[in-house]
Amino acid sequence: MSLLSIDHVSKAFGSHNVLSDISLTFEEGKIYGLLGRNGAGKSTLLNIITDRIFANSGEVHMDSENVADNDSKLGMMYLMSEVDLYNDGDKLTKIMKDTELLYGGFDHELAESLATKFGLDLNQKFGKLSTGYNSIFKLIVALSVPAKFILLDEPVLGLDANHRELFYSELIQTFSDRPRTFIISTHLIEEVANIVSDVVMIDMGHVLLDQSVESILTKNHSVVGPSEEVDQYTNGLNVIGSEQMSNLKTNYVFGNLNDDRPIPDTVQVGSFDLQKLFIFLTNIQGNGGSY
Ligand SMILES: Nc1ncnc2c1ncn2[C@@H]1O[C@H](COP(=O)(O)OP(=O)(O)OP(=O)(O)O)[C@@H](O)[C@H]1O
Repeated sequence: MSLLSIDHVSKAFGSHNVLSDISLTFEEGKIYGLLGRNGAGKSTLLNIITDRIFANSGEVHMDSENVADNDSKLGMMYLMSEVDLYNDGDKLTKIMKDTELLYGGFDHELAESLATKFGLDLNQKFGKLSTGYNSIFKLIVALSVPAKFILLDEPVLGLDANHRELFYSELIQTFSDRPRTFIISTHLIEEVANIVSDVVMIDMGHVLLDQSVESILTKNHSVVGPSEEVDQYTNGLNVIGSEQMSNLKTNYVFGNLNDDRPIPDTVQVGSFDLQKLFIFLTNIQGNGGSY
């Protein structure tokens, strides 16, 4: 099992600190959602991991080896991003063959089957693809390379709803056929909530949250009822957000409830989703902490 570890990585552009002392570990065989608000530094982090840009300090290791300038380790990672690395004049079939040479393998059968499902003609030239099909082709390449760590930066940019659904179901299929690690940076939290096994949230240059979805969902509690009772019941708990509708209040708690405290009859406790958690945690001003 390979491990990808980000050790104390910091990055600034001029005087703008984008990443401050980030440390994370990505394990093999998991699907990570990398979440953060616009400009949080997600793309910067993915580019540093794959050695496309340099960190000001800190290192990225795969299985304890520094990946910088390390072709064998970099060959175990593939980054799909908005940036086009291919020549406009090249046919898609040629790009696939070139990728095979670079990565020492390529699942042509999978690529052809995905191309058929997405309605993509592989005999076209790369530069002729529409925005959506440009993303689709790069996704097909990402799923077909033999890399152990596949990093997808906004993978469904420009894809219509049907193609996004198709992509998510193909991602799950290929993951179950050949488990490897996916790190998916996206703003479409609701769409990936059922796919990712782990979530990393970055905010203001720091890791805000780094937990499994399973563990997160056990900590998300919505407490609804008359304002006074709700506030009384959640007093001292980690309330990360509130909503009020006339006399009915909802307090959103991230963390343990107090088992010693009886829930009043007028109060109902339920759960809430990942997107709400993201909004509340990233809205807390000056939240430099981590959960
Ligand atoms: N080459 C660069 N030169 C100067 N600033 C940069 C450069 N690349 C990124 N930045 C800045 O770094 C910050 C983080 O950018 P990044 O693209 O990593 O964020 P992101 O989380 O991927 O954002 P989004 O979700 O909006 O795509 C932004 O403020 C951006 O303007």
